[in-house]
Amino acid sequence: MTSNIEAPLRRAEREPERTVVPPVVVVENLSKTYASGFHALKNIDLEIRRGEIFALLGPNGAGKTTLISIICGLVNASEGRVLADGFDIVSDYREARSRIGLVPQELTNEAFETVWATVSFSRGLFGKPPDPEHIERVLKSLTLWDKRNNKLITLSGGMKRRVLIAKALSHEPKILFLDEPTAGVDVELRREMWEVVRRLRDSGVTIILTTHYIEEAEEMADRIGVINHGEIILVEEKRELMRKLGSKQLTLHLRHPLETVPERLAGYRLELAAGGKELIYHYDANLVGDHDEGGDEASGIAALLSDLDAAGIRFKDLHTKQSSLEEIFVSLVRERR
Ligand SMILES: Nc1ncnc2c1ncn2[C@@H]1O[C@H](COP(=O)(O)OP(=O)(O)OP(=O)(O)O)[C@@H](O)[C@H]1O
Repeated sequence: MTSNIEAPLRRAEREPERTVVPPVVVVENLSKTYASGFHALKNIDLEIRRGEIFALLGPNGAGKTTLISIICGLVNASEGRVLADGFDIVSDYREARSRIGLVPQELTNEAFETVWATVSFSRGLFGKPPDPEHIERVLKSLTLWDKRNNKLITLSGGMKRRVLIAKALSHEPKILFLDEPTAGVDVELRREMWEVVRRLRDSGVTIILTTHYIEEAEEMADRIGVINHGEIILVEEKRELMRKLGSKQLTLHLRHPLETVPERLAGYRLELAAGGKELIYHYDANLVGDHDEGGDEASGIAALLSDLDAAGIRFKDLHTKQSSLEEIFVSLVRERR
């Protein structure tokens, strides 16, 4: 016989309690009004999960730098509070700040110092005792070890950027902010930086980056936050965002150009392009899963193709395209203008 007391115990045994990991950064009701009276941030609420790569996207002047600067203790908030790894950035400033590394956008290195001296000095600024082994690990992980005795002035742009990251990691922060990490760098260097950032995330550091390159967020981020006019308008898993807001399009390259879309096809979302040589069909990306065998039925493609055939419209070629994060972002920001 099973007693009433045993039942819940059994359940507890079967389902070990899941440990809820608290967010590594908590931003609550944060606002900033600059002395000029400009309201740069409006009631921001945001939580950053431990170990994620979070990309903060927004047009110029949206408030990205203001938000990061407040979390890093460089600018004072007008209202609200921020916890970094559980420490209030105002009342527990030292503890909070020691958890955070900031890689600024500008290269402000001391040109005639060596890599080793620059990075070691940064650690000292946080009141941490010297730890040559840690500095060695950081330099090796960023492939700067061979350059440790070089003066910064002799390094390439990519190496200088890596020195900035090494400086930000010198005091062993858990949270790393990267402000536009690949602004103005070439494609090869951008890929190299992405690799570096991924390795850092894999080593347990939470990464928050701002970027103007949507491709960068698409490539790197686990979650995306969009900020516009000082307000967070959306926070979402990247995959979910692309699935929810993405649309698909099918382009048919016609054998004979059309002047107008025939009346009998009026029920489809069609448009003509390339002087009538292309017929573009828009459909909902949600209707078609990656491995959805009935996808062309759900999307209406099968019916469209048969109606095109009946209308005597022939095509040479066709291709499909999913809307990019960039298109999603532009339409989101435009909607809120
Ligand atoms: N010290 C300041 N005094 C007054 N206004 C400021 C100050 N700093 C920034 N602002 C204004 O606050 C707004 C947000 O600026 P912020 O630098 O945070 O934007 P951002 O999203 O980082 O832009 P960008 O992508 O161009 O770097 C802008 O309109 C800016 O002009």
